[in-house]
Amino acid sequence: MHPSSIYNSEADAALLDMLTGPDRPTAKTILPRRDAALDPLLIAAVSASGPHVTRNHYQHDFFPGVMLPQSEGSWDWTKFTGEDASTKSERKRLTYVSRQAPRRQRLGLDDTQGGKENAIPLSPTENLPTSHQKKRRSSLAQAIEERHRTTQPESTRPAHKSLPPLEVKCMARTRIPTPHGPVFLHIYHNNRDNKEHMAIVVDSAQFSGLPAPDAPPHIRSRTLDAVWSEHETEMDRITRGAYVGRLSPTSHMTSQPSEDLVSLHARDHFHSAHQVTGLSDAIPSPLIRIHSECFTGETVGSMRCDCGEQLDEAIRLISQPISIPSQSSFTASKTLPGRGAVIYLRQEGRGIGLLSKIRAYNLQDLGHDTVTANLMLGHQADERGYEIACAVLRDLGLGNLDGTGENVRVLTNNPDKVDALEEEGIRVVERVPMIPRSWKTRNPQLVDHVGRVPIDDTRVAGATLIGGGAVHGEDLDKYLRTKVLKMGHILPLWLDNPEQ
Ligand SMILES: Nc1nc2c(ncn2[C@@H]2O[C@H](COP(=O)(O)OP(=O)(O)OP(=O)(O)O)[C@@H](O)[C@H]2O)c(=O)[nH]1
Repeated sequence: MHPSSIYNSEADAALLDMLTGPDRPTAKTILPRRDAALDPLLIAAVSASGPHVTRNHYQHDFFPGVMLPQSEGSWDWTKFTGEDASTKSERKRLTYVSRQAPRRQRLGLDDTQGGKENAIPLSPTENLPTSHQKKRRSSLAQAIEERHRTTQPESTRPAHKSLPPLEVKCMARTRIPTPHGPVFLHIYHNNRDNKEHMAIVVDSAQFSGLPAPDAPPHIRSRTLDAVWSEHETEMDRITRGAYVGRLSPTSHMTSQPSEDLVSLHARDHFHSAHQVTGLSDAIPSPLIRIHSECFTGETVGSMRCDCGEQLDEAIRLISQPISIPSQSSFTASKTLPGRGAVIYLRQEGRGIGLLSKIRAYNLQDLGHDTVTANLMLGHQADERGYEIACAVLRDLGLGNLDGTGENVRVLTNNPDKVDALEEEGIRVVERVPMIPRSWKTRNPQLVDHVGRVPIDDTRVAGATLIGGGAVHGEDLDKYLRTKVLKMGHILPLWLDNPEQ
C-alpha cells in the first residue's frame, strides 16, 4: 500500500472517530473544521436586511439616540438627566441615506418650480421658511398687498405641468355621535399630499335607509361606494363604511356601487316630484364649511383663536332641523333633519404648520398680530389652498359641476374661501356668516369669574371645544379684530374698546 494512502486512511479514521466516537476529541486532537465558518444563507439574510429595509431600524437617530451609552441594552430611563452638551457636539450622528433617487426625479417632476404649489408630500422641514420666503418685506402694507397677490386659490395658480389630475378617494367612513347629533366622519386620501383630510357629513336622514321619495338625496361619497376590486367582500364594504342605514349587530346592508346613479336618480325624482308644489325650491341647499385644522384651538381649548368654537358652531348650525313652511293650502309644513358637511383640511396654522404657528404665537406675545407674526417668520399671512376641499365636495355630490351635485351654502366670513370654491366650479348660492359667540352673547352682567359667558347652563364644560359654550378673552378679541381689520373677514366689528 502506498504511504500516502495510509496517511489518508488515518485521517479518515480520525474524522470518523470524531463524528461517531464516544469521547469528544480534545482541542489538541481535533481536526480543523471543514464546514464554512458562517452559513452563506445567514450572510445573505443579514445583508438583505440593512438599514434601508425599515424606517424603524436602530440606525435611525431616533430616541434613544444611537451611540449614547444609555441606548446600549436595557437602561433605566428614569435616571436620564439630559445629554451632556460637550459629548453631544463631538458625537457624530449617523444619518439615514436613502438608496432611492429623489422623489422629484422618480415622479419625473420639473425642479424649476419650488414652493408649496407643487404639492409634493411634505418633508419634516416643510415648516421651516424656504430661502425665497426668508426675504424680508420692506413694509407691512407691501406684504399684505403681496399676500393678496400670492395667496390665490390653488386652482388659479399656474398648474404644474407634470402633476397628474387631482384625485381624492374616501377610504372609510363611520358614525360619530356628537353633542349636536350623529355625523358621518369620512377619511380621504389624495394624490397631492400625504395628509388625511376629512369630511364630517351631517345627514341623519341616512339612518332610516334609502332616501324617501319626498326627501332630498343622501350625502354620500362616490369613491367609498364604488367597487374597489372584484375580490372585495360584503364584510370589506361594511368595514370601510359602504353601507346604508345604521349598522348594528343584527343589521347591515351594503351600499350599492351605483349609489351615484341612485342618488342622481333620487335627486331628479325629488326635484320633478316637487316642482309642482315648489317644495324642492323651498328646501335650502346643504350648508357646508371648509375648516382648517387648529390643534391648539380644537384639542387644547386655546383661547387665542376661535377655531374650536367655529368647528363646534359649524356642526351645530348644520345639524339644525330645517323647517319648510306650507307651500299651498293642500300641503302641510314640514321639518327635515339638518344636512351638510364640514370639510376638515389638515392645513394647520393657515397652512404654515403647527411648529411655525407656535413660533408665531411667541411673536404675538411680543405685541405683533397674527398677520405680522406670520410675515416676520417669512411666511405669507395665509398659505392655504382649497382644491382638495372642492374635490371632496364633488365626491360627496356637493358642487353642482356639469349639472351633477347640489348647490351649497357656505359658512364663512372669509371671502377667499368663497372665491376659491367658485373658481373650482362649486356653485355657492349663499354665504352664511359665522358671528363669534362671544360677540353674540357678551353681556358684562353674565360674565363669571373665569370669563365665560354662561349662555347655556347645560353646556358649561370645554368652552372652546365641541359642545362648549362661549368664551372671550384679551387674546381672542385681538385675534378676531385682526381677522376683520387686516384679513378682510366680512364681519361687523364688535369691540368693547375700539382703541385697544
Ligand atoms: N399662523 C396662524 N394661524 C392661526 C392663528 N390662529 C389660528 N390659526 C389657524 O387659522 C386657521 C383658521 O383660520 P381662520 O382665519 O380662523 O378662519 P378662516 O377659516 O380663514 O375663516 P372663517 O371661515 O371665517 O372662519 C386654522 O388653521 C388655525 O390653525 C395664528 O395666530 N397664526
